Amino acid sequence: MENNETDGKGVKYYRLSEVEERNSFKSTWIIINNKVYDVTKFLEEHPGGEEVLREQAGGDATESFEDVGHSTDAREMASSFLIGELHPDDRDKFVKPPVSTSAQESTR
Ligand code: HEM
Repeated sequence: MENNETDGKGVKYYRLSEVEERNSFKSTWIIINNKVYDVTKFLEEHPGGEEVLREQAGGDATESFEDVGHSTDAREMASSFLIGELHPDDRDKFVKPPVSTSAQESTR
């Protein structure tokens, strides 16, 4: 809101390696849709529990985040923990190309 997160300016980019280091309770960062969130202070308040966040710490939590079907409220809440974005060069590492080939694992 007062933070211009997608303006193209004022966006801080983090390398994947930097994010990966923030995987402790001292500092917990997660990636959702190529955005980097510092949820350190949120751990205890997360309605879904701190453990699930810890499990994703330092890595990409997009899938788990979406799987839960977080509310609009939750998404707005997330934006208050936004600290930057994943460096464009590191995004490919997460983008899973839509290979809808043979029967992959069925959704369960
Ligand atoms: C910044 C990131 C996140 C925020 C702000 C957030 C916020 C919330 C909020 C507000 C709820 C309550 C239900 C709702 O409003 O949808 C919730 C529930 C939940 N969250 Fe998150 N969440 C985040 C990330 C995650 C991640 C990465 C996971 C999984 C690894 C996760 C797992 C869950 C689960 C399992 C629940 C359901 C708890 C229940 O219904 O008992 N959340 N979250």
